[in-house]
Amino acid sequence: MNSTRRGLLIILSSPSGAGKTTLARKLMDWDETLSFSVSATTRKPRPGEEDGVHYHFVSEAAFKKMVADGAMLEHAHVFGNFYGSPMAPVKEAIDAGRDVLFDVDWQGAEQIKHSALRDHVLSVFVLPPSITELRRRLVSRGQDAADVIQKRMQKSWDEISHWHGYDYVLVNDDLDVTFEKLKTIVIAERLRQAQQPGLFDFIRGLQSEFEDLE
Ligand SMILES: Nc1nc2c(ncn2[C@@H]2O[C@H](COP(=O)(O)OP(=O)(O)O)[C@@H](O)[C@H]2O)c(=O)[nH]1
Ligand SMILES: Nc1ncnc2c1ncn2[C@@H]1O[C@H](COP(=O)(O)OP(=O)(O)O)[C@@H](O)[C@H]1O
Repeated sequence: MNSTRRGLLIILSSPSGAGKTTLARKLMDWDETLSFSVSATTRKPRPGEEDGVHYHFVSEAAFKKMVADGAMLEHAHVFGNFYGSPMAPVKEAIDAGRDVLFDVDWQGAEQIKHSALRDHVLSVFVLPPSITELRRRLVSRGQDAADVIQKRMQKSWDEISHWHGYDYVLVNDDLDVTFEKLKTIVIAERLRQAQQPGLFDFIRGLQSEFEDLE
């Protein structure tokens, strides 16, 4: 068993508006050791979104170059824009034992689950309590024009139809309740045998203590 812990790749996916960004931000506030995978995107920034913090806002040419250079762990075309997760910061974080949080669509989740890092993936799908509420949240977020909201609503079933490929599924009705469940999932995953460095050494210590008793 390896004595240093390799970080988890924690994936959150959902149809647009179900609440994954909100949950991701709460998770980052809860655990400052978590590292957020800042995606590159060709989408325009929304008010309040900072380059390098929420996304790396890049041109299509720059995005395609990153893909051609093999610098992306995964990438996809979503709602008419390109999105991708740069590999280098992810590798750096997990090699240092830090868990990395991803906000990616189902295509990104699939690619990560089939990558060389697949043994370290924890995937969580977030559902809205209803499609009516999904629309209400997209409208009340107040970030997208009516035609963009329409496009996202139309694509929501595509995203939802991939729910079964995830380790966990959460219905995000009450935000606080959902967040508690998400924290519970992360805490439990970190307690898996494979996530506990030094467990073998600890048990060997118990064994020699036990043998000394005889
Ligand atoms: N595959 C992939 N999807 C991403 C990435 N970053 C964001 N997305 C997904 O792209 C979709 C649109 O994201 P965004 O424009 O921020 O809208 P929002 O989900 O409505 O807040 C969502 O499903 C995100 O999870 C990425 O790096 N890779
Ligand atoms: N459980 C919830 N109950 C009510 N509103 C929510 C809940 N979760 C998120 N929201 C709100 O819904 C909107 C969409 O959430 P957001 O996190 O941006 O979704 P996503 O990242 O999945 O597109 C935001 O205005 C957010 O504050």
